[in-house]
Amino acid sequence: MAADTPSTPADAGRAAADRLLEVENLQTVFHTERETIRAVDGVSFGIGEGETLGLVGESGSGKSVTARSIMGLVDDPGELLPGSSVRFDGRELTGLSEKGYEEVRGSGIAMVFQDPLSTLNPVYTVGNQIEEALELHRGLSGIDATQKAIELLEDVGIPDAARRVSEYPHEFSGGMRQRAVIAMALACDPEVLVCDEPTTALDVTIQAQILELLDDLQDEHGLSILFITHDMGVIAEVADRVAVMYAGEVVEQAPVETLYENPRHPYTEGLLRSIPSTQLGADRLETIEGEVPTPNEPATDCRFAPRCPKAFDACEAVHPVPVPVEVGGGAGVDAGHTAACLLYPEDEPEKRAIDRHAAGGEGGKTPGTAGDGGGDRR
Ligand SMILES: Nc1ncnc2c1ncn2[C@@H]1O[C@H](COP(=O)(O)OP(=O)(O)OP(=O)(O)O)[C@@H](O)[C@H]1O
Ligand code: NI
Repeated sequence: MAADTPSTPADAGRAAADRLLEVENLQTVFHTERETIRAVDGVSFGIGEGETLGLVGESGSGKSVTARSIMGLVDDPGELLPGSSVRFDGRELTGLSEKGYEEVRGSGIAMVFQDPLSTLNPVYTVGNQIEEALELHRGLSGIDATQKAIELLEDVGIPDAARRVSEYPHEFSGGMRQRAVIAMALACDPEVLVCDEPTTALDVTIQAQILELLDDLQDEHGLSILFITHDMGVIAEVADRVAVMYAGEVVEQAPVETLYENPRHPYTEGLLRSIPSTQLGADRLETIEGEVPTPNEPATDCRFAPRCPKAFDACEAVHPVPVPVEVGGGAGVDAGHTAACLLYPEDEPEKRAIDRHAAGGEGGKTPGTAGDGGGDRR
């Protein structure tokens, strides 16, 4: 870890940051021949130390692009629009050079993808690959690196690690491969782990084991985790707080118990009804009809309105932004609970609530978005 952290005013910013990872007004677009796809459109959330934020939403809602944007992995034809901010430990990451991002990925934020085979190289042993990461990020080599690689494999629950360290990825089962990938991620001793559907490709039993492993590792290392999935059942298992994404936006955010007991956004309500779970007493899987739209213009309406059972006229004319579900942020169970829906704040007169959304959340919005986006109500 070649630390060349400047001990300049940046440290002041660090003290001010109450969240280890802070994403603010993130906008990531892809320029195609015909249009500009607004894959992530004004997303904000924060993750505290040792906390797990679950990011959930249907396919195409922008979860993976959010993750890649944080990691500095958005390539041409994609870009982050001005006004986007990702701060890690008080330090702004957007605009970093590739070298700067490599450093962050090497020591601060590591990522685990859905398919372990996309991370593991088939022609090298699992040990070689972990050792390479150890050499790159911790300056270990030779027997020290091998020893540490074995330790890491043990940490992630691979039995007989001393022998398996010299096996190839194809000799590992799917679950073991994902464990090995997690070991690789840990090789750089990260503070934040970004997991993009890390268990989706695994069968249910193995999935549960990996979730348990992540939980243990979090306790041991004090890791902060961004956990991405489209599975509300998995979110309930892993998350402390949840952000629900729809068509590039976060439409609801709340502590996990609150979200399940008291979902407020009609989209979240729909998602929860679609959990194929006996505990909810549902014997039939209910899904939300229709599909997630692919946004290619700044929103002037509610993107969920066409599928929303509660939509009313204003939903087509005003773009809802995240607001507290109750004025003043709510107390008790509703603290820290926001929804981007014209029905909220719930205890505010409808007209006032709608004006609040039209005004971009009434000062709650970040500078840099002021120009367009909100207004233009009919
Ligand atoms: N390289 C790219 N070029 C153009 N469009 C892209 C690119 N990558 C992603 N997109 C678009 O961005 C949108 C969001 O994609 P993203 O992969 O983030 O969705 P997701 O929520 O992760 O879905 P899933 O659950 O299927 O993984 C989609 O409409 C997708 O087509
Ligand atoms: Ni994805």
